[in-house]
This record gives sequence, structure tokens and C-alpha cells, in this order.
Amino acid sequence: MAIDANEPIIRVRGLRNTFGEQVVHENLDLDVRRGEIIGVVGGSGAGKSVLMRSIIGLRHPDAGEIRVLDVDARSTDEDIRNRIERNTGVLFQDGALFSSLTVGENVQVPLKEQHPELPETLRYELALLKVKLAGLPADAINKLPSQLSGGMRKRAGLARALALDPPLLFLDEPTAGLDPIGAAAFDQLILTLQQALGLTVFLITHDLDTLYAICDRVAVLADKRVVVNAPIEEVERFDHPWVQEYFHGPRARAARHPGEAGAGTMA
Ligand SMILES: Nc1ncnc2c1ncn2[C@@H]1O[C@H](COP(=O)(O)OP(=O)(O)OP(=O)(O)O)[C@@H](O)[C@H]1O
Repeated sequence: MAIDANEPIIRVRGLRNTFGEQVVHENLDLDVRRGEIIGVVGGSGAGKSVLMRSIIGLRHPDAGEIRVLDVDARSTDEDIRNRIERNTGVLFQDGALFSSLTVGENVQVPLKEQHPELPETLRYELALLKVKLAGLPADAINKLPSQLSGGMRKRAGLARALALDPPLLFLDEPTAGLDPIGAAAFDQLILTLQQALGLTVFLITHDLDTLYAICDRVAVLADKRVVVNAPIEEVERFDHPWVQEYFHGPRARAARHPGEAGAGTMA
């Protein structure tokens, strides 16, 4: 199927999601352009994860259109679901690794599902490649998730997300729980991979440093929809109470000017 390079890689229109009486999304529109890193931000409970789950087909929304890689993401057709699965990698917030499998075995899960014909040695070699690509030492491949640090577990989850060489990567709060140095290193890893592999990255985050360091555009979820989707300099100026508080509070100032992090100014 030919893909028009100018078409957004993700196109959401009129999305509605509800849980009982609670309306999480109403008339939500979003475009994600090919090759960009889009940072998705919003208050806790604003619906970032529900949006991601709707886009990757883990949740069937109440209404709206979602196109991913030029196919209907709401389709239940097996070929279409397969196509979306083969072309998207997902790093869930907690890494979502199988605790009883080694890192290598975890990375091989999608390879086994999508390419059962591959010989075991080749599958292992591919897994090793992804483990190294995610910045882990080669010997991590034989370790269980419980034997890794939090940062290494994130990298293992990333290795698994990259197993099928997907053009589209979803990351749910990848730097949550990492120390600032580990978080900055993870940001740089994402940026390097995005540039080297030409990925499009949909990145949910609360981390202002990540937004300033690697995101091409920022989409803000508030009032049940995307209120602005633009380069960060434009988003900073957007007239909305949550946006103003988020981008102009003390933490935002520190993220914008990392050299003047306010040392010695606090009582
Ligand atoms: N399976 C579910 N059943 C009922 N309510 C749900 C379910 N999943 C999400 N919600 C509700 O939908 C709203 C949005 O949740 P979501 O996880 O998308 O928020 P979020 O923006 O990702 O928040 P956070 O930044 O805290 O992770 C929340 O009020 C949540 O309680």
C-alpha cells in the first residue's frame, strides 16, 4: 500500500472516550507528522494514556476517526491489526516486561509472534542487536528484569519495542522514575535512535527537560482535547491556564535555562 509522505502518520479526528459517566475525550483532534518527536503533555488524568491506547488499538473509543500509517486503527480486520502491530513499538510506563523471561527472551517475543519462521540463532542475534542498540551491555541479554536497575529495565523495554524495526514508536513516560542523569541519557538515546532510524516518536511525558531537549512539537491535552499542538516556543505562549502554569512555573524556568537552575536562591 503506497503511503503519501505528506499525510500525517497519525490522524485523529473527533475522538470521544468515556468511562461510565466520565468523559475523558470529547471532539479531540491530533495530527502527528512523519519523522517528528511529539511530546504529549497534560495534567494527571487528562487522558494521555487513554489517547495512546486508542491510537494503538488497545481501546475501542466511543466515537471518532483514527488513522495510523494510512489505515483505520479502529478496524478489527486481522490483516490491518497485524500491519499496525508490525509497524509500531510500544514502551509502556512500567516497561511491561515478562518477569520470568530473560531480557533476550523478552525482546524475542514480538519476533516469535511476527516471524515464527526465523531460526532460533538468528532470532537471538537480532535480539542482541536490539539490546545493544538500546544501550545495554551485551551480557544484559541473559539477565532477568529483576536483576536490572530501573534505567536498564527501561532500555530493555525499548529494545523490545524496537524488535520489529517499527517506523513508529510510542513511549509512555520513559523517564519517569529515573534520576536526572539517567533521564538525560535516555532522552539522548531516543533522539539518536529517532535520527538514525528515521522514527516517528509519540512520547507521553511530564518531564519538561525531555520536552526542551528532544521534542519537535508538543501537544497539550486539556479540557478533554488537544488544545495546542506546535513547536514548544509557540506552546509556551499559548493562552491557556494549564499551559501557562506548566510552562512558566519554577520547574519550567529551570528546564529552559539549565545553567541557572536556581542554585542558592531557595530559602
Ligand atoms: N480502564 C479504565 N476504567 C475506568 N477509568 C479509566 C480507565 N482508564 C483510564 N481511566 C480514567 O481516564 C482518565 C484518564 O486516564 P489516563 O490514564 O489516560 O490519564 P493520564 O493523562 O495518562 O494520567 P497520568 O499522567 O496520571 O498517567 C482518568 O480519570 C482515569 O481514571
